[in-house]
Amino acid sequence: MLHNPAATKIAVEGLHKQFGELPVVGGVEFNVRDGEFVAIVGPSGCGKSTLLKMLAGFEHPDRGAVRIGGDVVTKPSPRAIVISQHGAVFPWLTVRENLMFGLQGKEVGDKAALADHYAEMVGLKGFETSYPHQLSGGMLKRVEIARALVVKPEILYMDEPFSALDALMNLKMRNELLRILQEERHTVLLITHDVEEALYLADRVLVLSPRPTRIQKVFEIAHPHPRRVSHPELQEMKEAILAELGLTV
Ligand SMILES: Nc1ncnc2c1ncn2[C@@H]1O[C@H](COP(=O)(O)OP(=O)(O)OP(=O)(O)O)[C@@H](O)[C@H]1O
Repeated sequence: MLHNPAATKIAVEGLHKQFGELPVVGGVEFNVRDGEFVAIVGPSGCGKSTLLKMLAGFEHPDRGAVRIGGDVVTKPSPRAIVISQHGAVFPWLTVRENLMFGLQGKEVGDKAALADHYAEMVGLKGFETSYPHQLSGGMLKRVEIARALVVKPEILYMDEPFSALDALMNLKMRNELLRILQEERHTVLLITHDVEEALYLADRVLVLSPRPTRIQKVFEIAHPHPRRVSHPELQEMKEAILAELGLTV
């Protein structure tokens, strides 16, 4: 798909959501440009997952709308895939079969070739016929990323995708993600608890307020990749974000 970085890919318009008496999302508005990487951080329990579920069409807003390329989102669609910390790899299928699973209307040989292409892209060449129990946590995460990419979504929604990994693998997967995005640019929206992860990866960081959540502050990050989070400007931004979250260091 051709890229038009000036174009708005996701438009989030006045989203409100309440569960019973509990207002959770209180008027969230923002746009994401085509090919942009936006990270969202917010206090615990502020409504991040609820917001993401509305963006991806799994929850309906009480008010407001989400548009992808101008079309209102009413249900989950293959245009936007969610990668979460829980994972969605089928244990009884091999890596190749897992990747072929979401591909419809193609010859088996074409599906297998496409699956193997994405397995290689995420560094799983040689493991196409392995089963999930034969893989490490990091490798499983790669299968999930490949499973999302193979259907060629316009948007990747990531909800704490690496938080179940150990610290070293978490750092490694950040770099893998950047490498993959260089090969195949997607629009990405990442929800994370980890301010450094947001600073390392994103073009823009949105800080959410406590519940009912709204956008409290926006930080633009113009630094080229690869970034050093220890860079004084990024450290300054980290402190400013933590202060927004009420976590002054
Ligand atoms: N389906 C639901 N029914 C009722 N209440 C819900 C539902 N989903 C979420 N909530 C409530 O909405 C609030 C926000 O939850 P949500 O999971 O969106 O927050 P979060 O910011 O993602 O949390 P965390 O930081 O713990 O990941 C919580 O108080 C939660 O109990």
